Amino acid sequence: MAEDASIIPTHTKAWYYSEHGSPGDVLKLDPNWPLPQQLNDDQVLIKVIAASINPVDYKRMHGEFKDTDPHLPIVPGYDVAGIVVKVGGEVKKFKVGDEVYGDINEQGLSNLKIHGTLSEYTIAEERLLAHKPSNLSFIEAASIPLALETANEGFEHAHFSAGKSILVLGGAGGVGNYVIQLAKQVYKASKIAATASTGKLELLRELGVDLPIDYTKENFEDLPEKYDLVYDVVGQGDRAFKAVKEDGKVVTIVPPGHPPAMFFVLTSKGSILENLRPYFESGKLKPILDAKTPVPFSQVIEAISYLETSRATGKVVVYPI
Ligand SMILES: NC(=O)C1=CN([C@@H]2O[C@H](COP(=O)(O)OP(=O)(O)OC[C@H]3O[C@@H](n4cnc5c(N)ncnc54)[C@H](OP(=O)(O)O)[C@@H]3O)[C@@H](O)[C@H]2O)C=CC1
Ligand SMILES: CC[C@H]1OC(C)=C(O)C1=O
Repeated sequence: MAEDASIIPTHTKAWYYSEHGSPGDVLKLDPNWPLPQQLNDDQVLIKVIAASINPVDYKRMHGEFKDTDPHLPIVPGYDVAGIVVKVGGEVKKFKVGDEVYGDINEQGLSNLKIHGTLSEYTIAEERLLAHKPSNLSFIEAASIPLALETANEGFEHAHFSAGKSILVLGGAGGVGNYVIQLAKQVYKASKIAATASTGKLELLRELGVDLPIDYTKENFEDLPEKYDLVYDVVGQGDRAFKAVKEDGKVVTIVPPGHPPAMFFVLTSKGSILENLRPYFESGKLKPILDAKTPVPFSQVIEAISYLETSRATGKVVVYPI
């Protein structure tokens, strides 16, 4: 049986969509959305304090992954930072009152939860969550999980090692900025190059990029330097092979991927957040938030529509909920 130390509401405020389309057409706010009342033994119920949005939210809303999606209606949202209000009977890591964060969908595109994080409450397995670092706000913490865990997983797939060079295609976004930060602070790359538009080149330098490339003025593949790893987060896996060393690798996170580039969909793990906690606590890794962050709960449609422009710098976070 779950330990229940507080009265849990039967209904909650939540954004949902019951048909596919653009956020402005299909996303609705329900003040009385039914909240699942049963927790599995390994799950916790979280009072959502902040939730960040990701491109997968608008892609699924448009039906891009409808073949693998759960049946509609769906409450969107993967990333959460909040407070534990109920724990399942087998939960060991967390107790009521703990401040936690994580990506609530273990597989990025399969076995997805119907009830996401754009709600006052959400549910996740304890293995997907970590204790929120005390030096990060809930807004900052909510911005981290999916983007950081994706960025990190690409280095694992590439078997990246210290002293190798990397070119990041798309360095200024949610995932790209962490690819740069991880390359610099964790994986100790010998040289980091990254692409962005003119106004974002200084951010790339601040994050640790040695060679910022303005893609509005030059093509990365026309430059002489080649790299041990080209990490594509914008969907240029085909062009990437012109910039990789003969024995180098290309990793991409944008479908369909271009073999032999390695395409992957992230697996959410609280252990990644725990392992990287010291980097956040020391300031070596830092959440990059778009200027529009925080966006109030009432403006989720505007927030997702903005993210859909693919111009966000860092992460867009919804707060307060
Ligand atoms: N496979 C997986 O597991 C995952 C896949 N993804 C996918 O990865 C992609 C990136 O996700 P995310 O980082 O959250 O997206 P964002 O919306 O945060 O990316 C926005 C950024 O992309 C940059 N950008 C857009 N076009 C280009 C370009 N041609 N060259 C360089 N930079 C560009 C923009 O910079 P500027 O304004 O300078 O162009 C902007 O700062 C999405 O398609 C997403 O669906 C994300 C997470 C997991
Ligand atoms: C988290 C889902 C991720 O997987 C694919 C293929 C994307 O485009 C995503 O955003």
